[in-house]
Amino acid sequence: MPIASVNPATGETVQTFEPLDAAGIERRLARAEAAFHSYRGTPFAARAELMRRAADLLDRELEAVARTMTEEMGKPLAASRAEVAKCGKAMRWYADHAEELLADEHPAPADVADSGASRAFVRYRPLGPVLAVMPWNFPLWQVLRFAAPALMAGNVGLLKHASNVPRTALAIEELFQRAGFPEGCFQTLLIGSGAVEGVIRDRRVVAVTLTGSEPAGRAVAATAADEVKKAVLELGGSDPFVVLPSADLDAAVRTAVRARVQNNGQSCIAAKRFIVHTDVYDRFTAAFTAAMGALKVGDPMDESTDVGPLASRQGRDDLEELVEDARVHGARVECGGGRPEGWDTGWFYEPTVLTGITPAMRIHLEETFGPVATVYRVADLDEAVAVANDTPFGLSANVWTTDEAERERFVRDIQAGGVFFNGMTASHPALPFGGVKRSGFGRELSGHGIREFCNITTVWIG
Ligand SMILES: O=CCCC(=O)O
Repeated sequence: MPIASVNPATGETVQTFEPLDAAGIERRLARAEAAFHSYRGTPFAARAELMRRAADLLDRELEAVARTMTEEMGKPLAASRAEVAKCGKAMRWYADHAEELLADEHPAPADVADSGASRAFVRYRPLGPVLAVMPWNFPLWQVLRFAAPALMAGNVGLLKHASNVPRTALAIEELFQRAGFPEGCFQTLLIGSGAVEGVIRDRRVVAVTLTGSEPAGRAVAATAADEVKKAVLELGGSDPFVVLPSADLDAAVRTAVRARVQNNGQSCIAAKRFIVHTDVYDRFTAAFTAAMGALKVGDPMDESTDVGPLASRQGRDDLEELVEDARVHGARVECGGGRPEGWDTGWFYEPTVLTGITPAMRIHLEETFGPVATVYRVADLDEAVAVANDTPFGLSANVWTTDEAERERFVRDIQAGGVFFNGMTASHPALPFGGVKRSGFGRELSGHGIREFCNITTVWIG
């Protein structure tokens, strides 16, 4: 795919970029290595000051950055603004907490003595230049939630962003430069995916983190494994949204709609499979279908738009195929199910609700990356848990119930990296984020995220 900023609402190419040649990549890798040698020794307070300055700049330029994102990948402008604000918050959170999260750890005195030491402790030291391979769906947030902890830990970052968000990628590099981070601390590599393997194999790159598709994750992790380098993967998700009889049904319906269509339906943690107890199935499905069908699809720059275009023609075509396959195999289309009238220029798709899903349909196991919901009827709690877990993915889950025993059942048995009760899954700087099964491994955010790219060093003194 060429590196190009194409407006998904119009199909118009806004700007194209020449990928870096071998010499350009080499210059940036050399700069990253040199930067790490000095930056790793900077005190936390100095890093925090730079990070806060970058967050202040971002706050001041929120509107411009938000408009660039909407123009590059089509999310409604209000969602872009919220994303920029969330990044500033996470940057400040790590500026405030990194030192305490990475403080030396002291084992119990009896254990120290038992190891034969007079003193022993654990120190979290930075690793070096880390490559981040990032997706277009949250073009700022996905990068900043890597960059803020990585830079606060004393690492330096190299970004290979998705090829359709180059303007956002360059804006992030400039942001850190203008905040005063030393040259080479954070660099964008405008490269195609074919050049990623060489960068991972370069001796100066010590680790890689990827958020994106399963095939991309598999390729990146395989190269990293071959080089014996650390990898963190945050891949797809097909999160269940379980509604049990004790749920506040109005609130569940309102949240279900937001959880499905956030980011035009293109979020790994969007709720995708709605699993509803038979006692409330009819009421939930009717209200959910009505609310999905009433959403306004249109220009993402228009403040009244609920759902903008999908980010690419390929994404829209893939979604269309999944729905078609379900329809052919007997699914009922409760609302939507096609391209909206009057929006022929961009890559729009109607908010869609499908029922009557069976395992014969591709959509039963594949991720729907767009505003398409599947609804399942279940007879009891056991079946709800079984259907929720009947997916190759394991990112997060949403469960609506006020019954403590039902909650405990999900905490015990759900195969996912998170479970959110009576609400929708959302990332937060203080809470770990990541999955199990084909959703990947490792964690981002919180103390777990910042420690992923540290050399956990044992210090033993005899
Ligand atoms: O696409 C997944 C990330 C979404 C988020 O962190 O809010």
